[in-house]
Amino acid sequence: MSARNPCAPAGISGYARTVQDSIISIDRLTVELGGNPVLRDMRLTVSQGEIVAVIGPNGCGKSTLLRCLAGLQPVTSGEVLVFGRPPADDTAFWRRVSLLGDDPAWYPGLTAREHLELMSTVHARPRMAVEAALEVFALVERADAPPLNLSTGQRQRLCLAAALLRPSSLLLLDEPERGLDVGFRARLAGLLHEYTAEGGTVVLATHDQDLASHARQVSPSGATAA
Ligand SMILES: Nc1ncnc2c1ncn2[C@@H]1O[C@H](COP(=O)(O)OP(=O)(O)OP(=O)(O)O)[C@@H](O)[C@H]1O
Repeated sequence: MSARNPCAPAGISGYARTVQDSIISIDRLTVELGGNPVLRDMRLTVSQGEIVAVIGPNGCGKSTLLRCLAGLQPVTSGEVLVFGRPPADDTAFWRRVSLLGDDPAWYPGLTAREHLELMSTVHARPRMAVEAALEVFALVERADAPPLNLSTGQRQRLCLAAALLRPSSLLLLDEPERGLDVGFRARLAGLLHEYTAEGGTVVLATHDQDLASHARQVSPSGATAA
């Protein structure tokens, strides 16, 4: 799906047009951690409706890139724009962006269902009803258990359910396949396609080749993925 803006002013430069029409625009991004360059001069543009898989070996900078997109990682140099602006840790940004990181937090004493009910209550238009989410993410039988009493894969499915239940325009997923069995990994690809069919955009870091095969694949170390 193209996000070309028919209202773009005539004569706008190529780069400015790319930035304007993109959900994500990264230009010459460099990030140093502990004095070492993790990302170097990276460029990437992502259009509305795309699924982009960030792939590569352990330590190549996939999570770092996701954190830059979420505004959680200061950049050393270069530019990161999400929805045309640098990511900002504010309500306006997080109302459009749903992040599945590698360090979920839980509310003590709340069950899996109650975590989803909380998510559903605070967002005006959840993408799915809580009971439907429990079905889709195969959590019905464990709905009354607290997250810490779930298996690793069940906990990951709860994280995914929460990330996909709330309304958003951009989904950032760091290794969503973590702990999932083969059957659910295959279903996950379908859920991501449903999300983009509704107009959303997905960037995921993954080691799962099947999942990546559904996406445009980019590497943090590869120069240009635009
Ligand atoms: N706080 C830090 N200080 C210094 N170096 C760091 C820090 N955090 C991460 N790194 C290094 O930055 C590099 C990129 O890490 P990152 O987590 O982005 O890799 P990744 O591609 O997501 O890896 P994996 O596939 O193992 O999840 C690694 O070499 C890591 O050791």
